[in-house]
Amino acid sequence: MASSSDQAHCFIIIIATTTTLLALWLTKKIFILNKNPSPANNPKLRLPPSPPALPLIGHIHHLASAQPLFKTFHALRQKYGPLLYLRLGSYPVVLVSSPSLASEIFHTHDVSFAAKPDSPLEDRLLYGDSGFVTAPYGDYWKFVKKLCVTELLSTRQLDRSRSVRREEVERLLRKLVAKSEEKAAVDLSVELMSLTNNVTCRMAMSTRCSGEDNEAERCRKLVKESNELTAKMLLAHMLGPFKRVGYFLLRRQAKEFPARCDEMLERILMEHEERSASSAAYSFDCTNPDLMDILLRVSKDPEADIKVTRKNIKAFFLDIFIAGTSTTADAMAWTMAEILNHPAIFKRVRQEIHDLTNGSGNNRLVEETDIPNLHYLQAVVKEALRLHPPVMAAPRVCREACRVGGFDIPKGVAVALNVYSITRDPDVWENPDEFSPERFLQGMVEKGFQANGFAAFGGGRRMCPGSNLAFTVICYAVAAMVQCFDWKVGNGEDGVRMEAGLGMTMSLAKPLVCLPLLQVCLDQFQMEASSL
Ligand code: HEM
Repeated sequence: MASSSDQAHCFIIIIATTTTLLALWLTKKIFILNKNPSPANNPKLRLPPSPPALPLIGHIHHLASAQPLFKTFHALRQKYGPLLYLRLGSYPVVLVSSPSLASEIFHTHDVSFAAKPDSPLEDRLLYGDSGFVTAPYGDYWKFVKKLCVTELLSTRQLDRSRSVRREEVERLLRKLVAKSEEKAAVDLSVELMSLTNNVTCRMAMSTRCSGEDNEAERCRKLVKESNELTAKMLLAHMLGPFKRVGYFLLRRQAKEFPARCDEMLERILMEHEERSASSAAYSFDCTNPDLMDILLRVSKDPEADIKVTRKNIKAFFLDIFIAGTSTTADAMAWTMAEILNHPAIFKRVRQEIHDLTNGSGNNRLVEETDIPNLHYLQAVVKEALRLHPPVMAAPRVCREACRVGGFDIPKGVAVALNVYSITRDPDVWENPDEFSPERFLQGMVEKGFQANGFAAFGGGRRMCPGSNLAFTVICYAVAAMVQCFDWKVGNGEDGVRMEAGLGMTMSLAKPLVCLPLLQVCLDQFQMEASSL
């Protein structure tokens, strides 16, 4: 056991080291960094207003709070206005919180804001900016965006992959039927994550990630861990000169997590390579290539205009997986939670489905192709996305100095689009905190869907390319769950608690646990009894 004098000795060493580090950093700031003064020191610039700042840490103390980050951003917007210049340690960030200012970023200055901030996970920790979501704006990003949109997310591809989504939604229903028969509650958050895992993996890489329950849980944890690690690394990144200390503290997690992701992706890549090799050693006549096959072909083609490395491929699929799974699952969970808390809305959604699927005494299970005719259901999903946007802040970087809202935004400054405040702006949305799907049935909203504040999928050229897929999956799965089951929430609680957890994405704070009560005979939906 350490003696008290040892402890005092340690304490003195820590204080001395910290003081030395601070002194070194200050010296560097004064004598070196002053050659590149921060935008805030340039009197010629008219920067957006700033809340009160502290020396060294700038505005970090405004973000240090026990509430979720989106609430902190929202509180800043309400107290100080829709355009704020913040200094987080040594990093300037502009917080944009109104629909009209977001429209300037997404539309007027789309190209100037088409870049993403550097990945806080640094190259050596994960795949850096080799993927899609954080790829610098340029030829590689244009190539992957085009490939992703045409080969995965176009209307034609979504039509072709419809059977995948149907199988996965029916698989979910069978699981819920089994739970209903056992009279056992189900953790819908887990099941919905498993659904989106499988849909994304099967569509993009022809593989099911969540075949077994344990694996589904592993995948869910992987995405959750990725979000948490990103949040922690971002915090470390903000420490400026001390970021290495932050990285050092996170080193074990930051080493283990990418290794596990890499192992999973390597396995899938090798399966694709083996399959291709056994068919015709990368001849270009493979009949039904998925996105991974296509990228592998490009990577092996010496004539290809764009050089695609193995690391690029793994980073791309990890990005698609992380961007597309928890976001869609969270949105579904929020939608179900709102529906369960509003019995009249639940009834109206079910009635709309019933009217469409019960023709001439013939009942059938709702299908994805019914969605365009389920207007009220669509309104419910849009309203849930508006109130609970899973991505609460879309980050961008200013590539060329420009003016937004009459203020200067210097080149290189990061911009955070405060999606939560934008989608609750009282100038655009009447009673913005109320869940009212009816507003989406009135023409007013459709008129200005983008410009007027529906920023759940971002905007401009870096807007989410998966919005159609996500919207379709959410509508389809929610419709099937409402059509087939009545639901009893959790442990006799009075409705679902609509609280969001901490973290980078907006998920329900507590798992959505409910008891499904089968309310229709699934035989009439031609689902095989043997597979129930
Ligand atoms: C409810 C579900 C989803 C939500 C709320 C959502 C939201 C977003 C947002 C806000 C952005 C940033 C946009 C911007 O900066 O303007 C984004 C980017 C992105 N999303 Fe989604 N997303 C969802 C589902 C999906 C799905 C299903 C996929 C693909 C399978 C996907 C793939 C991507 C990709 C690749 C990017 C990066 C695009 C780029 O940097 O050019 N997302 N998403």
